[in-house]
Amino acid sequence: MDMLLNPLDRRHRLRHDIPVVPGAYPLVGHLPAIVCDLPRLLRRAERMLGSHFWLDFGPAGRQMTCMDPDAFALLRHKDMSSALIEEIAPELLGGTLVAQDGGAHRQARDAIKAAFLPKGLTQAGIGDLFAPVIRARVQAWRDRGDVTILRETGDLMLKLIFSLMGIPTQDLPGWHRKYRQLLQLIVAPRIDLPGLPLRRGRAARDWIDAQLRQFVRDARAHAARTGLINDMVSAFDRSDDALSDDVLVANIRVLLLAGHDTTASTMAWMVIELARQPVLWDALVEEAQRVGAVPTRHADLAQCPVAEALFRETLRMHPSVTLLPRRALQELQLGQRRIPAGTDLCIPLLHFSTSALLHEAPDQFRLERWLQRTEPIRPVDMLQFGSGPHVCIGYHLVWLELVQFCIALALTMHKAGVRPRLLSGVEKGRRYYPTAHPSMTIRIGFS
Ligand code: HEM
Repeated sequence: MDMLLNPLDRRHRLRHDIPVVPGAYPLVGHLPAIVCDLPRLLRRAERMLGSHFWLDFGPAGRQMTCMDPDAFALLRHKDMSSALIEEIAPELLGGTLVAQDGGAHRQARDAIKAAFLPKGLTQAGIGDLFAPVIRARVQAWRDRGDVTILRETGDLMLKLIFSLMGIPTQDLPGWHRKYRQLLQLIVAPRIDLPGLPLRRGRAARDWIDAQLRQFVRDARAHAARTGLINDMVSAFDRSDDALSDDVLVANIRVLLLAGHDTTASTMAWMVIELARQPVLWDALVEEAQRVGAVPTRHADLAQCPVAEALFRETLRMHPSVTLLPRRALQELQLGQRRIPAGTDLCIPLLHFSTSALLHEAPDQFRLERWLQRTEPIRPVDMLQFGSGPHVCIGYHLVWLELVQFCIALALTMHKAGVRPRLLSGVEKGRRYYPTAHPSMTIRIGFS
């Protein structure tokens, strides 16, 4: 076997009549292959075993994975629960809206969702807040001549989400490092020893939470300040069954994570695609020169169709959330199979995002599929953001910040007579789980 699978586990086994993918390791199951080689693992499992199979997520147990596009509709199904998410990473996601269902979920979501809709973003002047920060960052890249792209986009996105929340931005590389360690809690074997990912992840969580508690105290002390953190604190303090500060802090922690990690990855992929496909860069520069300035309101985004197509196509080819876990509360039919109540499921967004059943020439990066479309965007066209009650809150924000970024990058670099160039290989070092991102070491030059 050439993939990161256990060569000693060759048995063909069934669970509830559905095949288990061979090659699991003790303790970590298929995680090494899921993290480093997910597209190939999914393709091989489908070829060998058909559309339904069990993947072993190590400490998170086995999840029945279904490659049939019907599985995407499960995200809207009333008998699907997100409680499994809390079991997968209790220290990271316990008590947060991501892992809740029904009324509790609605209450937590209602406290923040309006701020992320186009109206809320415009009223809070988020586009005006972001534009100078983005411009300054790409100007620094131009001056330096080359950058390690994922580190840079990670810092930039953290800075943007902090400013949206109304939190002071200090030591961004430190926050970035802590969040990376925190994410490891999703895949860490449950062995609590010094130096191992579980211990490091918990320490990172404690560090982050201590800072967030201080921000919450500051928000209470200065209730008149603006910023989402103040709105969240007031909404939580006003709620009937006053939620504890632990829940408030956990939700802020998850919002900061959701608000930077996925977008930083998408932004890095955008720059990589622009660097390796000169025609994309030329089309973007032409658009940027036509609009002449970084857009700041949602209403202005319609003037930047190339930048929007870049955002959608980059995310389609490189979705940053690849798999979503759910639990079936009732028995249900999925494709040709009956799934018993209580089954843990994995919805492979990565597979649907690049599936020939949903997209023509799915392996080709084509802006035209967005530029030439005449119908409105459907849920399946933005499946990278999930669907149903937990659909991503940040969709409009991501759209705004990525279009702003594209235009700022093109204007700045074109004015200096330079363009992005790839200085390292792209395939090695890619990761697909817990979130997907290009290699940490990819360098981009501007010359
Ligand atoms: C490219 C960027 C992004 C991608 C691909 C993405 C993807 C997703 C996906 C797939 C989900 C669904 C999770 C589930 O159903 O279990 C989700 C949920 C969520 N996202 Fe995003 N996201 C992005 C950016 C953002 C940003 C910028 C924010 C906010 C600042 C954000 C906030 C959230 C929140 C709070 C949830 C949980 C919603 C809930 O459980 O009700 N995301 N995101």
